[in-house]
Amino acid sequence: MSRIADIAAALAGYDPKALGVDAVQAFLAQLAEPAVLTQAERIALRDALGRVLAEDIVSPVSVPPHDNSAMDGFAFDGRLLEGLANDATVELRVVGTALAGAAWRGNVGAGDAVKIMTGAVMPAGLDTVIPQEFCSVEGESVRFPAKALRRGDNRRLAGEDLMQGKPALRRGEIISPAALGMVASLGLPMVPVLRRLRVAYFSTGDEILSLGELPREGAVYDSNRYTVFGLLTRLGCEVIDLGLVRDDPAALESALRRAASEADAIITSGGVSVGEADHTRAVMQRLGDMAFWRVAMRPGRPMAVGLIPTERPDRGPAVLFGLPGNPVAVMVTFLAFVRPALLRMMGCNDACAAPPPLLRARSVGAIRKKPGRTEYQRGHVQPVAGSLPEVRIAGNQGSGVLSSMVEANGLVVLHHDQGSVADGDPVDVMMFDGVI
Ligand SMILES: Nc1nc2c(c(=O)[nH]1)N[C@H]1C(S)=C(S)[C@@H](COP(=O)(O)OP(=O)(O)OC[C@H]3O[C@@H](n4cnc5c(N)ncnc54)[C@H](O)[C@@H]3O)O[C@H]1N2
Ligand code: MOO
Repeated sequence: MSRIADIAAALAGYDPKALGVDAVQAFLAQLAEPAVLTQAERIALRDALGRVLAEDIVSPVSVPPHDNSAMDGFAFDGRLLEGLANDATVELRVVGTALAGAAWRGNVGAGDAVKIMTGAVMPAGLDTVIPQEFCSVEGESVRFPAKALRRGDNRRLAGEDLMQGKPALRRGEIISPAALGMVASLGLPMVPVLRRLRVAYFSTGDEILSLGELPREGAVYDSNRYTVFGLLTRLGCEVIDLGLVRDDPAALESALRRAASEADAIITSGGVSVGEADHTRAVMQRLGDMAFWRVAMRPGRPMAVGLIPTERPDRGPAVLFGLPGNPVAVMVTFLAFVRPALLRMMGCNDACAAPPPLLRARSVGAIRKKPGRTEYQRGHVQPVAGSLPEVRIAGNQGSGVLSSMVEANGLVVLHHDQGSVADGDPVDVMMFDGVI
């Protein structure tokens, strides 16, 4: 049995002519095997932004390494505060100054304080810091109201950020700006990352023009290759642009074979519906283990997925995502299906491959919708002080209309069983920020 047939057989109620979005996602989670990538490389920290961590990073040190002060002020033994009346004034003798960067090594007696700077190591035996703005200083003595603080205040404990010997980052995380800083705080200049996922893509169709070609009647410029390039680049993939492929079986076959030999995944656009002149489906079917779907969604109804074998011994089959030709359908199917599958193939762990949380926003205006399919409408979300944000449907929702995709900052997700939305009803929005 083919792999595609195996997965289909295991999926309850699988019907390629009427698949819900959830079923497609479940199918692809099986197809896109995690850890296609096993080769790790050690690279300089700065270059690791957006890459997938290949191993857990265990803290070689504690951060911060010592108890230290969170404020500029005076450090003292907080036991002094125990039993004091709320209106009591504390008076202490200042016996030295602890600066950040070097430990202060004087002796502290009962009733003594040490002037201390933010980040300076807490002198032995002292556990509390009174910020200087609460203090009055006269000569060697400092006074402050007891009610201004409690024992242990304004002291940062050694290891409160990261504890030596504990995992600081887990394998399968995408390295974010915060993670870059955290790795640096451990003193590590290099990080182990998985190699980038290689994704080849091409557009199909005789009516499509490449940039630089002269316009001709009935033809449109190839926009899909540029949106796919942008989406893959944002995801951190290595992209292989195989250009525009004519609707000719030999050209399609050679493009698919080349893509499978060079890439882990392949994305095509166009030719997956039922048009008469399209050879794309037939060639895909001949070369690979394929499924052709009609998904209960809008836009993005026709879609093909499969495995294209390669003769290279070092590589399994490439996963093929045959996306519909309409430019907005390409982006929507990418976000709903391809992106989560590629994240798994990139080696992301479950948390990191999980879909981004949906934002709840109030719809400005009614939206017509039939239950029984998932609809993704381009919307523009705006914050509203003290209330849920508002979302307005952005422009013409035709699946060829990219201008409304540019105008939008998210997709309103109208779920499978959901019906029409009334003006002011809350809806779910997949925000673009951080995703594309
Ligand atoms: N009888 C039916 N017709 C169609 C159906 C259907 O179910 N029954 N589905 C419609 C839907 S939904 C879509 S989406 C399209 C998908 O068809 P294909 O994947 O075969 O795509 P094409 O026909 O090649 O192109 C569709 C549309 O998109 C334009 N296009 C294609 N590639 C590009 C590109 N690289 N850059 C810019 N624009 C592109 C193309 O010119 C067409 O206008 O089928 C419907 N029809
Ligand atoms: O997938 Mo098609 O876009 O829905 O027009």
